[in-house]
Amino acid sequence: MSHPVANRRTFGRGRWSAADLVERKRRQDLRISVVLPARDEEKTIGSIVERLVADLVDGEPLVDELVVVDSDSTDATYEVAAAAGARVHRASEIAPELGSRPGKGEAMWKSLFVTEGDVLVFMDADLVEWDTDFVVSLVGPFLEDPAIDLVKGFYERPLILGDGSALAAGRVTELVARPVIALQWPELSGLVQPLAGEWAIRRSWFAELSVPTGYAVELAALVDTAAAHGASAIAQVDLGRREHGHQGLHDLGVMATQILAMARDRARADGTAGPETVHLRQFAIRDEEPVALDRFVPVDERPPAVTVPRYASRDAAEHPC
Ligand SMILES: O=c1ccn([C@@H]2O[C@H](COP(=O)(O)OP(=O)(O)O[C@H]3O[C@H](CO)[C@@H](O)[C@H](O)[C@H]3O)[C@@H](O)[C@H]2O)c(=O)[nH]1
Ligand SMILES: O=C(O)[C@H](O)COP(=O)(O)O
Repeated sequence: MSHPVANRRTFGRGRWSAADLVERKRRQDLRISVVLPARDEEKTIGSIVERLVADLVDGEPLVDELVVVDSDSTDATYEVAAAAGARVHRASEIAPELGSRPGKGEAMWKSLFVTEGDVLVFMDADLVEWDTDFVVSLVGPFLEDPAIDLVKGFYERPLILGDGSALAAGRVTELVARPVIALQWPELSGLVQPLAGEWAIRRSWFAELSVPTGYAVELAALVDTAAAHGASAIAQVDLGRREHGHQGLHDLGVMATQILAMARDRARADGTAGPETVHLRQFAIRDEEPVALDRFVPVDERPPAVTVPRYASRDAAEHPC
């Protein structure tokens, strides 16, 4: 069976060098923003920013701006990222008149209001094994093919336990994302890592999208891009190997709920959204008795930024013509 995404738009590793892309970027007059949404990542954010600055800002100048959006951190993420050389914004302080919601998607949506780049490259801020070449590979397809709107990373992703043994990683990917893709969006089934936090999108297109405030932001962007422009507007690139922090199963239940709520909303024939919060009941065993753990999971979305007057006026002012 052939998959358009896998067959026609999958790029291997090392296809582009940073120097090559800097030259193409200059010729095409494109600007690149790297955005790291970060909540309580003081342990990892410093070295990620330092390495990106060294290789792709001070080294080959592929990255025009490096922005950390601090997503309600209670640790020193803000200070560590700033000291390492990033421009840091607190999500809650960006366009404060628009209010503040919790979540990764919220931080990414808000980044539209404080960045300038024509291509936005997103990366997780909890990476422990990764390479600055991730950014090079995520940018490459845009500079090669103007028909590409979104580029998704994929990688080998082991989950190494304390005793050195390994588990199958990508638990939400395997148990929620792939099944829902198989049921509702088989045209996306060629994507190796549909939930990867390492991906890039044209600003002009991201600003047209409704953006879930939580963890459904990745899958929603894929689904909406394929629906509007076809799966061939999506490319995927091999990033090699990546290791990151891992959430516990109960927190992954929240992520799964957000993804399923997005799928439910996209399937509603009348285009309306369901309730903005889902009551998720989980259980723990305490003193040999089950104890209910009630979570109220936000599943709301931000409207396309282009419909927000502040974004529209910002856009018109900065890109006259
Ligand atoms: O409210 C939040 C929660 C997370 N993050 C940041 O988002 C990134 C990824 O979060 P994480 O909790 O590590 O996500 P994973 O469990 O690894 O989830 C994977 O799958 C998710 C669903 O597609 C993606 O959003 C993630 O990027 C991807 O790594 C990290 O930099 C976090 O600090 C925020 O900025 N705000
Ligand atoms: O991408 C996923 O499926 C979730 O982030 C969980 O990943 P993990 O099982 O590697 O922690």
